Amino acid sequence: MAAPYQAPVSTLPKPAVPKWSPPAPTSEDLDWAKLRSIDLSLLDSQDPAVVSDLIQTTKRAIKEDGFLYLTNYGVSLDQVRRQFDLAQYLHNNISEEDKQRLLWDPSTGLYAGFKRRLGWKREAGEFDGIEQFNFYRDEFADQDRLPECIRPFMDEITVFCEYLTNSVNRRLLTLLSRVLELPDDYLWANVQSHGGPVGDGYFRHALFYPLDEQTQQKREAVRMYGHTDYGITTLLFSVPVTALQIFCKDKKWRFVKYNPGALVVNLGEALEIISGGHFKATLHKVADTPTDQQNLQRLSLVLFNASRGDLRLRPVVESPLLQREGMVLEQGVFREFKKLIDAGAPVPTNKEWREVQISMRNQVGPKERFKDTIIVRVGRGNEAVDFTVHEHKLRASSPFFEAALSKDWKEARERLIKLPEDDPEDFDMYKFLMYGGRNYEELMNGRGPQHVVHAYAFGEKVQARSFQNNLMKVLLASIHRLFGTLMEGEDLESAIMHLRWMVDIFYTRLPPMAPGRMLTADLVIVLFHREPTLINDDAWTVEFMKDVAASSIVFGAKTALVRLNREAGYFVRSWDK
Ligand SMILES: O=C(O)CCC(=O)C(=O)O
Ligand SMILES: [Fe+2]
Repeated sequence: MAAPYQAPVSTLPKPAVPKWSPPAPTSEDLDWAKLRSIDLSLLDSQDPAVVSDLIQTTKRAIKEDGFLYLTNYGVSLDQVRRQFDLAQYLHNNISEEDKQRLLWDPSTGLYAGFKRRLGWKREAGEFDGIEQFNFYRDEFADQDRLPECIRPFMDEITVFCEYLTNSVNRRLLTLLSRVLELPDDYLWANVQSHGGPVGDGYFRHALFYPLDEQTQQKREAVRMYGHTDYGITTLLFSVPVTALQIFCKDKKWRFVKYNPGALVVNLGEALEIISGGHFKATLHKVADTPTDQQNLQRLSLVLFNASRGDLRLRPVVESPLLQREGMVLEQGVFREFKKLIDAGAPVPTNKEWREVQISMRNQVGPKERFKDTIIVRVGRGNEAVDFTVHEHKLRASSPFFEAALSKDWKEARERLIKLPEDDPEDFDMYKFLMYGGRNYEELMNGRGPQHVVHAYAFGEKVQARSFQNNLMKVLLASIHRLFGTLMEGEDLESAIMHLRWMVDIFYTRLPPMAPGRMLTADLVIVLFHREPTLINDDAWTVEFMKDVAASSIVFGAKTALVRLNREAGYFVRSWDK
């Protein structure tokens, strides 16, 4: 049997906290969502039929509604109400100074701290009448990050959140793991983030103030726009002020009815994706309250459970359910996600997934969130390969792409850049380095130095200096290794090969005086110094020999060697860190 929640026994005196008095529920006859109720205590039942029934009901609820009521989860109505007392106390007593000091900054990818009634950014936006205080791991760990008024009560809030995470959510994840026919602890051990009372998730004290008529009209009856939560599970305490609406299967918005003491649970996008679309992250919003509740404040307590940040979102193909039934493409989030990933979009980590949503565009679907991506089609006809990359990264990587994506170009409108003359291998390296790849083996991926030379010339075309510099370091490193063994036998042959590739490609594809050409000339001077007979080789072009002559007049072989060693030595140390 799961142990029930027990509030800690405080030894220190605490200020008296006025009771939160639950407003009267609406008496209006509204279009209610018919949500299933899951009695969590039944998970402990000795009767296998009861447990199996529970799992079947859960399965239906999460497949069809994505929302459910959770009852008998181990916290009594009085214990829940005490937390509402504390949330009300926080909102009534937080000082102006603390509101300023603890003002949130969603551009960091976290909602931590205090939200004013002025929109979803740190900077003041439109009035929305919603205040919140959001407790993340760091708020629990450091008193300075908390409003002074709530500090004496953190023992209770902490133990409460620990119970919600480690007992309620863990049992809920057991149920969900069983639906996926995976071991009981699968989601808890592999997907749930750990550490502190809320892992990477957060606990929210939200207060919705009533809106004046003018704001109400402006917001067209919506307090919080339709969205899906990005995490794994969201635990909302059912509140008497009706406002939460969910988008039902028949495409109608319906209200969630007050169910005293119950948790309203919904699943987030991470779980929809992990479950291959078997679980549903349901669209929901906070709408205006019914007329008989219009002047009421709506206090709402929520625990958002987050997945481990380092995981990359992908369906758990280990699940027998997925193996048997395949993926479900009915669910919008997963469908869009799959489409984008199949098209080659980079798979985000869970941390990126949630931070992008919080910092860039609040409350938008995955399509919108991926909007920054663009396709680069490299090569011709059957040989062409499509690469999906982030527009802002591509723009920042080169003035060529920056221009191609500037406002009125066709490329920018179609979100497709065609490079028929170029080689997909080159762009593959380009993309790897553009995303900060620094592993030599991965970059080379079975390729030889001639590919690096070739890609360097591609860098010239798109004017990507940083790309070229990185490739030159790679070339120098491999030449350095060969020179290091004093160029005897095979190594000498190999060094000569490298330089021939560089000369061949750079003297056909780079313009006169390009740094790549000059560096090649330097390298060849060193080579000639070791092996003077090579000077008479007919294969060197006149144009190239002119640069060699110019370079050797200025620097001489010795200086060229010193420069080369310095450059290459630097590279060898800095790579692969
Ligand atoms: O307050 C509520 O009932 C819902 C809030 C919500 O959907 C959210 O913050 O994600
Ligand atoms: Fe939500």
